[in-house]
Amino acid sequence: MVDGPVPDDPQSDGAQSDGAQSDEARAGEAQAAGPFAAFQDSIYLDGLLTGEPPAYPTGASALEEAARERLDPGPRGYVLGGAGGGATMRANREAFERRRIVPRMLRDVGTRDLSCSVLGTESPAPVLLGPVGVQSIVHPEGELATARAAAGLGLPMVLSTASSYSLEEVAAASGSGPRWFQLYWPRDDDVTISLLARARAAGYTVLVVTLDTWYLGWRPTDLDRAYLPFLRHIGLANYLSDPAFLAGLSRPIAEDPTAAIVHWAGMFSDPTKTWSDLAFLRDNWIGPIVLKGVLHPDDARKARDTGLNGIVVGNHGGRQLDGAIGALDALPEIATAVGDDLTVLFDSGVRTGTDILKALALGARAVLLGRPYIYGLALGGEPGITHVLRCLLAEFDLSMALSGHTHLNDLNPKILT
Ligand SMILES: Cc1cc2nc3c(=O)[nH]c(=O)nc-3n(C[C@H](O)[C@H](O)[C@H](O)COP(=O)(O)O)c2cc1C
Ligand SMILES: O=C(O)C(=O)c1ccccc1
Repeated sequence: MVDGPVPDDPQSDGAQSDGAQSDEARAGEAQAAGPFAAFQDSIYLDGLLTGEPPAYPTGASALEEAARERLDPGPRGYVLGGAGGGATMRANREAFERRRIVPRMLRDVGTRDLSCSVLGTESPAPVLLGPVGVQSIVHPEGELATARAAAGLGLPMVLSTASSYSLEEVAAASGSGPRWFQLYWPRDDDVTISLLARARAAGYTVLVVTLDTWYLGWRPTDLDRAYLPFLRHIGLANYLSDPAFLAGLSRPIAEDPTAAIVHWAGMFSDPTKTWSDLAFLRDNWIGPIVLKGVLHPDDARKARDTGLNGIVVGNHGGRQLDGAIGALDALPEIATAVGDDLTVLFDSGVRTGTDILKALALGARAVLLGRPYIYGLALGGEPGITHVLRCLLAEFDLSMALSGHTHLNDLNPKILT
């Protein structure tokens, strides 16, 4: 599975131990309706045949609760927590819940096509696994499990610079799966150039540059525990395997591990960067560049005018600036401003299939998932992630049908109240 080809039919591969195996007839029948809805049937049928419920929860709240119970206090606070008092994290959910879908009837929704192409990357659905660093704090296989689960379903994954495994190790686990690289843009140009060259050589096709995390946000849960994975050498794999980074150390890591962390902390980020610096990335990356963490229409226009290819509208899941607006509330105006010229992606608060539908209706070309797939990773490694992804895709597919839509380009703001 690791190095195998990406299946055309997402039902033909994926979860092994989550009780979700469907026989060929069932998969074939469901394929006629849409490739993902079959997961719902397989859960019911497996329940009938084995008397067993699914191995992991199927709903967003139950999933989060199960992960909350499973994780140790440090990782639990780090993954589930937000910045400040959590106002922006709540605003992200509230912005989804405030919007409602107005379904249409009798429109032949028997066959749906959710496939799309995003910045040259083909995907069976408008869903990517967003960049989440330090994944080994929730499961020892971390980003390797994520890469396998994403590739098994043919969904693109975005690897964080702060991953627990090196970008080459994750590329090997992803095999022929589509992959993008997220950059925490270092202060040191040599390290930046080296990371970009390595990412390109390892088959990452799109660069995602995160703009909202030059400093870590004020995170009381982590501060009260003095919990920061990097201080334990977690999330440094790409740096500790980088010749340009290692060249900056005065002594070998084995002799002075603390000095390596201090060196990392000093070059991890550069808050003095401005729009004009983006030319440097353009010069050193062949391929599309996406700016992540845009909330103002003027910044979206600047991204367009600076020659970037896409943006992620989002607020880092409410982990950075507490009090920032709910991400979905920023989307409509930005999509109207630049949607024809830039690929507008969305993240922050996506928890259900209907959330995906709402974000697409308001102008996103695709969404990035964050915490939900990390909950799957925490609960069951690769099969846990596959389960979460299948649930989201099945619910999205069913929501398309039940609201009267068969193609992504049917979705527009008018289908919502
Ligand atoms: C534990 C954790 C680590 C994250 N690490 C990164 C990262 O390394 N790079 C990045 O751009 N975003 C990172 N993010 C932000 C996500 O990419 C995404 O913007 C956010 O999770 C979306 O919010 P949601 O999870 O509430 O949907 C991280 C998020 C979490 C929860
Ligand atoms: O914790 C985060 O939200 C995050 O983006 C991050 C920042 C630095 C390293 C790893 C993750």
